Amino acid sequence: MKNIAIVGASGYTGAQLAQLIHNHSLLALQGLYVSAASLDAHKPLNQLYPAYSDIELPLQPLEQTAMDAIIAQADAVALCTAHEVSVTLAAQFIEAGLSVFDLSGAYRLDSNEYPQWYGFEHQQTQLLNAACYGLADFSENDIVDATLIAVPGCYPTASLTALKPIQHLIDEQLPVINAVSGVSGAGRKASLTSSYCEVSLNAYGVLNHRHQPEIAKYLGQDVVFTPHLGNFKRGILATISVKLKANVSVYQIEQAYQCFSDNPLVTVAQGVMPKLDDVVNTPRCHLGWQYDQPRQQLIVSSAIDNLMKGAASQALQCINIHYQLGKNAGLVKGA
Ligand SMILES: NC(=O)C1=CN([C@@H]2O[C@H](COP(=O)(O)OP(=O)(O)OC[C@H]3O[C@@H](n4cnc5c(N)ncnc54)[C@H](OP(=O)(O)O)[C@@H]3O)[C@@H](O)[C@H]2O)C=CC1
Ligand SMILES: CC(=O)N[C@@H](CCC(=O)OP(=O)(O)O)C(=O)O
Repeated sequence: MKNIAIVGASGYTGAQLAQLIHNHSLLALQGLYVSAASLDAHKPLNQLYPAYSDIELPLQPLEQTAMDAIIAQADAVALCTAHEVSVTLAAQFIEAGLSVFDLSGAYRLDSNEYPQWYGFEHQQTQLLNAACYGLADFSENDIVDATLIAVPGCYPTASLTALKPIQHLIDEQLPVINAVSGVSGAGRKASLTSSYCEVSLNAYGVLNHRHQPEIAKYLGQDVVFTPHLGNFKRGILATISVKLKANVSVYQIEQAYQCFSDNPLVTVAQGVMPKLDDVVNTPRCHLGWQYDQPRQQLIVSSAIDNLMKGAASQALQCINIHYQLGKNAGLVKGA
């Protein structure tokens, strides 16, 4: 049994991960934590989220005594916190000998990219260089060996799952990714842009969203990425237009996506575009593609739940892989 502490457990990704770990037969929750000054300190998680009615653990303020308890009792920490909070906490827990699964963007890019894309200088360059990008369906060996796993962002997960298998078939033109996210992607804290009357389908972060360099880094080529905010709670649909090299056949695309043939949580369909409702509240990714061979034009659409495959269930896959529990333990019956 591995004991996992969750920091940021009152937030959307943290609470979702708490539920997944609570239901896992080989993992236990060491504790649930919020900031030292949190308004939710000491409340049981099921008071905030009645749907998780059987999780009565309290949200503990992350004071020094809580840090000491985590270090003494936990095998690993999941950081479901803002980027700058994660930079510091990850370093402290790694220094104390724990494994860290960070759901923020704090350890995904190169250090020189942080001022431009995140607005701060990264203070943990050595740790950043040692971190592993936890794209669970593509980097299992690295996740086993690393002690700091950077769980990918939600849009990059949807985009990279669609694009990485066909990477070798892509022409020089940049893939164009248009993606729509539900409002839970912005987190639980109140803000005007995510308030009920303000949300109306619109593009944002145009030509300057931090997930563009993340996708480019882990795809190995630049992309055009435009996120949109939709007036629904959960899910991401990324529809990607890709020019393929001359003479690429339908068969080659089918062969490339065969990499998912044994993957119970990723389905690929030719000519059937995925729907959000089929993946929301699940750890699944559904891909659908269609190819116009004379124009070398591929359209691939990728649907995930941003809080599951885009955050918590992928974090759980990383934990499972790291501790060799079976990648889909707690996510797929009998896995
Ligand atoms: N939402 C999504 O779809 C996705 C989010 N992510 C990333 O995951 C991280 C968490 O996101 P999300 O769950 O949406 O965020 P939320 O805003 O919903 O939750 C943030 C959590 O962090 C806690 N917190 C804030 N400051 C501190 C601190 N100093 N120490 C300890 N805990 C703190 C908050 O509680 P309190 O303020 O009460 O202390 C809360 O529990 C972010 O980095 C986000 O970018 C990644 C993929 C998808
Ligand atoms: C709708 C919405 O606001 N989505 C978030 C993406 C959340 C995410 O994936 O988080 P990371 O910051 O950890 O990469 C955004 O665009 O910032």
